[in-house]
Amino acid sequence: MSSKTTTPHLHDILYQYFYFIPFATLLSYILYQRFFSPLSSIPGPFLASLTRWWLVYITRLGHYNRTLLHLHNKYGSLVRIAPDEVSVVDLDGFRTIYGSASKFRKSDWYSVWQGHRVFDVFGERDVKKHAQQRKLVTRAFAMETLKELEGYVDNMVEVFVTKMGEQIGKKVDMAYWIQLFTFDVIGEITWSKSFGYMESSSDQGTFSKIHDVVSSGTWIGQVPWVFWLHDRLQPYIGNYLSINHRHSGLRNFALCETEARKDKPVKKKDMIGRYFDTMLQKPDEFDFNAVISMGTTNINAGADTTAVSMRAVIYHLLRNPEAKYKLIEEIDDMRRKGELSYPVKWDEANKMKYLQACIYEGMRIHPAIGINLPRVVPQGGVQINGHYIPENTIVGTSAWVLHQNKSVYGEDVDKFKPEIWLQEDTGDMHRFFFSFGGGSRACMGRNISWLEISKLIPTLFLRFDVELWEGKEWTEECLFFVYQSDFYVKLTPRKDPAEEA
Ligand code: HEM
Repeated sequence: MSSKTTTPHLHDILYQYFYFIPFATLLSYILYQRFFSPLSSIPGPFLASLTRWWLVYITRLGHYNRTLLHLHNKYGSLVRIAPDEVSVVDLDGFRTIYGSASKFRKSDWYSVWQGHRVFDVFGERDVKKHAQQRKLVTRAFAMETLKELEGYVDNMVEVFVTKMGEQIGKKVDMAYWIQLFTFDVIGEITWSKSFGYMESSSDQGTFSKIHDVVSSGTWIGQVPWVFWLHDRLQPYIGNYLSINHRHSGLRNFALCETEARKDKPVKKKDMIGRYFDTMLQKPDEFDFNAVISMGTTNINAGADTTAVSMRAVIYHLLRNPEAKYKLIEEIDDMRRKGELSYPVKWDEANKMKYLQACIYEGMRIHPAIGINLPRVVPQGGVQINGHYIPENTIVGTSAWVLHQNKSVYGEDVDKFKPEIWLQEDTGDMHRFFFSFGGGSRACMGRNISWLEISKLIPTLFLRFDVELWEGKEWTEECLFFVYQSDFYVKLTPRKDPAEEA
């Protein structure tokens, strides 16, 4: 008997390798990420440790904030949310990342917002350039500027109250009206010209466009190379990303209004006037494009954030009648004593301890930004909670998780309890209050938004009795901002307590 040996053909060998090589590569990659990567000891979802697309998926679902909260409850203070990204709510780790002397720069997530803009205080990732830019515009956000902006806010508060007065007894879409208000305020304080949204009771289609831009930019920022690849190919393939509309519409408004002021300079105390002053003093560092960039930044950074925060305070007051009546008591008491004007003044609002506590608490329980604010670990890496995290890893914290820390904010952290802000020692609560970000990248417009919120809320409760429409809960959607909708109220006019005195 003869045994027949077969020599394998070349194509059979290639065929076998065709399957084997990708399989072996994938297996090695998985083994590396799970067992050998420096981040392998940090717990987190299996898929997250293998691909950033898990994070993209979570971001797109619209409840990133809640998912992150759930993950930290499950895994602890460090969670691996991508092969090269760690979510941190460890208190020391948080201070290392966002402390004032921090060397952790912003990650490339921000590059999709900056695009090709040269001057961009929010998006700039280079630490030195950012410091120079921020210094140039600091004066426009200073406390003494704020005093001069108050009159502009008053104009808008009055329009808001008038518009509310027209809707007595009706189902009022409070989420929408607050957004109309905050956009109009930004128009006023920046160009001395509101967008006219409240007057026309309409945003003229702006909000849904911004919603699409924010939705698109938030997930594309998780894989910024997609944005830059698309940017290169755009001349050939056209535009498929809504994020590219971020500079249209409102930027055109900013451009027209700013150009009009450039051509016919008028001395005004609004923010664009201050940016022009800087342009005249330092034309080499701060040109006309920088003025426009700051105008649009005011809108992009200051309108929705303030709306989300203001809604949070009002909504939680309405869901917690005890707190609402305490606030009304504070308002009425001051009004009877002649210590409260209409509209309420900034100085007066600052003396209202319970109001201030309510604002902090509303923003603690519902921070405007839901996702981690991503930073890059600097050279040499960092040690956080016993784990070594190498340089170039992305790390970040979300206020949504940090504000749920019981050692800082006490038990029942998920409840609205303004009283915690009236305790004697609130040092740590303020230290870890992250709604406005932190360190050298902390919000520049914090005082402006605080001014708006501090004035509108007591004025609203002074004029109207506000109730949730049929006691319904709102709907929440986390993009970059945690937007709220289905927030309806019923308004009843109130007798002015000053008349009873
Ligand atoms: C309640 C309202 C507001 C909230 C919750 C808020 C929140 C924040 C947060 C969390 C950051 C840091 C973002 C990051 O690190 O990625 C930030 C930055 C910034 N905000 Fe605000 N903001 C508010 C209102 C405003 C207003 C009204 C303006 C302007 C008129 C403004 C202008 C800015 C600017 C320019 C930055 C960039 C600062 C920098 O990177 O140096 N914000 N804001």
